[in-house]
Amino acid sequence: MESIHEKAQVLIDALPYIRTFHGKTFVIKFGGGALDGGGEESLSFAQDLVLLQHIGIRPVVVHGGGPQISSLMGRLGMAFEFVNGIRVTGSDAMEVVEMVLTGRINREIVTMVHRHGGRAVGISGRDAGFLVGTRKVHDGRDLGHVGEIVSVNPEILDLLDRHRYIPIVAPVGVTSEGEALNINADEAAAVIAGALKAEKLIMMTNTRGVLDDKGELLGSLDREEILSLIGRGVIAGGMVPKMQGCLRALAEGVGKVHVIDGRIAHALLLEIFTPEGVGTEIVRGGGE
Ligand SMILES: Nc1ncnc2c1ncn2[C@@H]1O[C@H](COP(=O)(O)OP(=O)(O)O)[C@@H](O)[C@H]1O
Ligand SMILES: CC(=O)N[C@@H](CCC(=O)OP(=O)(O)O)C(=O)O
Repeated sequence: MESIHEKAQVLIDALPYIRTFHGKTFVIKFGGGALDGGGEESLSFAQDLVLLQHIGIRPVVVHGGGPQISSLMGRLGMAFEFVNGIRVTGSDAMEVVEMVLTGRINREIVTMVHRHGGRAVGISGRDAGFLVGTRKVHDGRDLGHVGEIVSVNPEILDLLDRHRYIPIVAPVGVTSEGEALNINADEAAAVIAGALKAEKLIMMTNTRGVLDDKGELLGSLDREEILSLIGRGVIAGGMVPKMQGCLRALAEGVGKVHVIDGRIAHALLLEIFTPEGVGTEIVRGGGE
């Protein structure tokens, strides 16, 4: 953005979107890979959140922290293992997971929002019975304290929204007996977006969006195309649970899903307020 004319044009172009999205809920998942410990890009993300709230959008942030958990486990001399992108979580690992997600990353994001004049409250799924779940069993294998969400109680979010606080959610759930559960952050964001019937679910990650087999960005995808790309192995690794979350959110009534690069400054605003966007948008297939 160079001249005042260009800046004005950006604002003029954004006006119809601002009207459309007024009062709507956007669930924004900020992945651990996109969070670099408070660098410029992370700060621009916090700035964008504050701006979205100012113009009447209701942002709900769900953050990850997988790389940061692995890093601390490594420093503590603990081995870690993933099964299909899900961390096998014994009791010691659960202690580290909660320490990093709720104790560190959640605090960092709240602080970043405050540095930009916003008001944020950090919660985990353990607060106010927000995310209640059960232990997940994967292909008959016990994964320890890994959770699957059974119910979302949005009361705490309504309360925060009424007082104009941005909720920052750590993906830790709780069983009905009070045991902590480690929930994949993509899954948590998708389930929360579905429960809130959010207008948008925006996945901020560490790649430009979903890429094809030549590494080119795919601007728009529907369910059939995603299933085909997974089948051909073009979508792999951590992108598979992300896509499953995106499809689940759409099936549960979320308007549209976006996968964007959280390392790009102001990626959130560019995706929401420009017709071309910067990442991949995922839409319902024709006829649905
Ligand atoms: N087709 C694809 N397009 C983009 N990324 C892909 C694709 N297939 C696999 N990936 C991998 O998925 C990663 C994103 O998932 P993940 O690391 O779990 O992110 P996050 O921490 O944000 O949840 C990318 O960095 C990339 O290595
Ligand atoms: C069960 C499970 O795998 N939980 C994840 C939670 C964090 C997460 O999902 O973080 P990203 O979004 O940064 O990957 C984990 O332990 O790594």
